Amino acid sequence: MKIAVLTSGGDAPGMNAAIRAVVRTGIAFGHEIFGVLDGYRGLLEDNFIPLTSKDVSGMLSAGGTMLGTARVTEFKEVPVQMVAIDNLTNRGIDALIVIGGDGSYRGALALHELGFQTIGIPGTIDNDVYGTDFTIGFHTALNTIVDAIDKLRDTSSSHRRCSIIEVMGRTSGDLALYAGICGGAEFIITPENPINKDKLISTLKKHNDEGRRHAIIVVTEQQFDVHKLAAEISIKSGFSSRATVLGYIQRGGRPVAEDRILASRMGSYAVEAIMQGVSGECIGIKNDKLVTSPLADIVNHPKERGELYDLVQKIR
Ligand SMILES: Nc1ncnc2c1ncn2[C@@H]1O[C@H](COP(=O)(O)OP(=O)(O)OP(=O)(O)O)[C@@H](O)[C@H]1O
Ligand SMILES: O=P(O)(O)OC[C@H]1O[C@](O)(CO)[C@@H](O)[C@@H]1O
Ligand SMILES: [Mg+2]
Repeated sequence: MKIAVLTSGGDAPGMNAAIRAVVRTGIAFGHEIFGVLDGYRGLLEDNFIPLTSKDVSGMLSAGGTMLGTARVTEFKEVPVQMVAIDNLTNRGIDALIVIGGDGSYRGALALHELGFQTIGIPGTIDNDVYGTDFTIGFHTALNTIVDAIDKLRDTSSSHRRCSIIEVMGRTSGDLALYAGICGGAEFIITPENPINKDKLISTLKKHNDEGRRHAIIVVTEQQFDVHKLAAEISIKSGFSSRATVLGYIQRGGRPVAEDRILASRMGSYAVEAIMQGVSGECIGIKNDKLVTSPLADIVNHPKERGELYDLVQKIR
């Protein structure tokens, strides 16, 4: 078979490890593997490269994505998707593996529905994909955030400050939740667990009155203007407060061991699924077992709210 692979949406550490597993497994089974450059953009511009085992050497530990990625708004339109199918079929490609998040899965589903064999691998730091316990890249971003919280705690307690750390995740609070638990945050504010601002400030005032030396607040992006929140906390709670927006630092870097293993397992499994004729499905991991689920179900469900959301209430 001729199998193509692309990465789409935000890059995530471990995407390269997944590409490597697709290439090495595919070649081991006698298939030809092609990389599509810059996500769906490469499908539209007919930008493909052949990939050999040697081409993916050193990729297990490399951050970012060697194929490039993109957000391609026009890919939502059927005539545009048809151009992609024409380019794939003109090259004699039999199947496509899409590594990306929930948005990329919608593109993959569209190609499947137009009759092209397509499957998805979850690659996003957001961990917002239904049907898988973890997405590739989540653990690396999490470790980066925890490291940042540890550092911010040092400087916060030295100055008797309240530190607000804004992390990514879009509509998913998993990065903030897991990092807040690992970093011992006093407050974790996520879309799933929003917080009343007045209550937050009155609790901080109480902590300050008790003589506590620091407070850490981890918040998912787009919940607050964190700099304004820091200014308000400084005026009303007695703590001086500063906000740190972690930004793209948390999306880069070498994948941690969990992501290398997850990506290797999923990449390899995706090739085996393709060989069995699977299409319109995506790979997931559930209780450490690889599974496949229909893309049509996955894109229509919000990610399950894990039990850590309850734990945080108990150990605060
Ligand atoms: N409804 C859709 N139909 C077809 N293609 C889509 C659709 N939604 C998104 N896509 C394609 O997938 C790309 C990536 O989607 P999106 O920007 O949501 O990122 P993602 O895959 O969810 O990853 P992340 O959230 O980690 O950045 C889009 O730029 C677009 O090309
Ligand atoms: O690179 P961009 O388009 O600014 O993407 C930012 C978004 O991508 C993500 O990092 C996921 O990749 C989200 O958490 C964030 O909202
Ligand atoms: Mg997404």
